[in-house]
Amino acid sequence: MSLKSKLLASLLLLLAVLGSGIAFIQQTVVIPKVEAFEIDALREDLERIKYGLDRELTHMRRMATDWAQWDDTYDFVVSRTPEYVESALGGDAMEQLSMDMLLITQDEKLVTYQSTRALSSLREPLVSTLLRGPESRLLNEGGQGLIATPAGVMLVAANPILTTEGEGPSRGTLYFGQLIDADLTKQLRPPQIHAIFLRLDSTPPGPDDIQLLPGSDSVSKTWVPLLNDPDRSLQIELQQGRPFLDSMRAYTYYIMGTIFVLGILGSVVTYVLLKHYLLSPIEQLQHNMQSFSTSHSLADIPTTKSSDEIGQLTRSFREMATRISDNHISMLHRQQQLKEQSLTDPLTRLGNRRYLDSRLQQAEFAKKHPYIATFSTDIDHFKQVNDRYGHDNGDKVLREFAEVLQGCCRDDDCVARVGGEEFTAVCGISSIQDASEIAERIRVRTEQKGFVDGKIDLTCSVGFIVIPGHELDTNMETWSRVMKVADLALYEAKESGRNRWVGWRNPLHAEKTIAALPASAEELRQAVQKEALVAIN
Ligand SMILES: Nc1nc2c(ncn2[C@@H]2O[C@H](COP(=O)(O)OP(=O)(O)OP(=O)(O)O)[C@@H](O)[C@H]2O)c(=O)[nH]1
Repeated sequence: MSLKSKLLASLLLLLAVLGSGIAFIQQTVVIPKVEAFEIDALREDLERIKYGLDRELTHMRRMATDWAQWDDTYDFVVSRTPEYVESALGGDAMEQLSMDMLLITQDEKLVTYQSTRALSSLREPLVSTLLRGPESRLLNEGGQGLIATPAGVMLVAANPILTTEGEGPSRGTLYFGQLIDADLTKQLRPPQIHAIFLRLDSTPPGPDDIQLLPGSDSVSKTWVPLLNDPDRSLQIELQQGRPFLDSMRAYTYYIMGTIFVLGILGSVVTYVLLKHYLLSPIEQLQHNMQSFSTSHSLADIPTTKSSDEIGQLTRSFREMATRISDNHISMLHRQQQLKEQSLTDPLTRLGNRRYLDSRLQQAEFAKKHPYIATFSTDIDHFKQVNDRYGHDNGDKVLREFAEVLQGCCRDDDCVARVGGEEFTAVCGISSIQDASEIAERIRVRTEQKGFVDGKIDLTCSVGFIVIPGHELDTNMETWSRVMKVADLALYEAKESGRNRWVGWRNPLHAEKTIAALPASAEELRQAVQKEALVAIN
């Protein structure tokens, strides 16, 4: 995986961690907090409804007090004058009072019952409900409360009938009653609530029940006790939306979106900066190192002025590469030297046997000449030079003889010292005659040389063989046979008196000389007898 891929993967991982972190915080911290807040707010809404009911009851109670401590009411209970009913309670008095019922009792007996038209038919059950028990509780508990009636739950306020000064004895009790109907419910409903239900519930009052539904709705319920029925209650149910959650979600998505966009922008900027300051220089350095590893050229590692770690790394690498390059150059130089040394005779600076072999194995060498003459030569009685003039002078003689030999050959001929005082020259020639001329040149120049500043006169013997160039190949076995014959020719020259040359060639009609080459003096003799080899004169 490349550095670039790793960097991209890291940035994507960072974004994923960021997104997951935000979602985790939303789920574990923000939403629970919002829900707790919502529950508090819903509880407050329920309390507000209850407070609305209380306020309405207080208002009714105040009205009941006014009416019950009114002298006309007092007189009415005492004298039962029908004028009171006509003047105070007649017509649409109930509608004007916004009450559903007015009841006056005395000694638990009905004095008068006034109601809206809707409740007129329920006179008996309502009166009996009120007279059956709640009266004392009603008065004990402040003169107001909720009562279950056959018509539904009713807000009831009561006050003893007294004089205007509030003096007794009480002549009875005055009740105001108001059914919890659609109008009252509407009046109690706060504006943000979708739906409100106030209904008689067949269970006793219990703790508030607040449910936050998965969507965007909530249902909250509370129960208010009834004065006349402990086993039942007034259930208040509110259905409404969850504006806090919606706002929180909207804000969270806004924040998440913003963080995500900023994260992407940050990642892009980070990627661009890291690519510019880190990845590209590293890639460049890697590319340079690869190029250097194949070329060993310092040009592949440009200099840098950057002072950061990558700049320092590049400089360190350049220093290391400089040392490697220097070592490489000196190693190549040394290799070349060793190669030259391994192919050069240290005394005469001519090529040695290995040099001769490597030259002869080159395909072009023989092929580009019509004939190849292979000479084998050495100095006559060289042992005596060492014996008489010393080994150092013997060495000098060998060096000077090497120069003579080189001077008799062309530059592209192959001249080598193959043994102590034995030399081989392989020369490309265009006619057989050239070979005898070279041999004679070697002989004459040696004879005339005057070795070691003219102090030593010497002669040499030369043996050679001429082979058509096209017959020779790069096989060393072939060349060994050729050189062997040249050695035999040299031997012949020595045997026949020294300071002379002996050379052979193939008969002109022979197609293959190489195959017929002799391997010993005996074979040579036979080859000459059979005219497989012809002496050159
Ligand atoms: N100074 C010196 N002498 C060498 C070197 N290599 C070989 N020799 C001597 O060369 C001499 C060769 O002697 P021989 O092989 O008997 O032949 P020769 O004396 O030249 O006699 P012919 O070749 O038969 O004429 C030996 O004495 C070797 O010690 C060398 O590198 N330096």
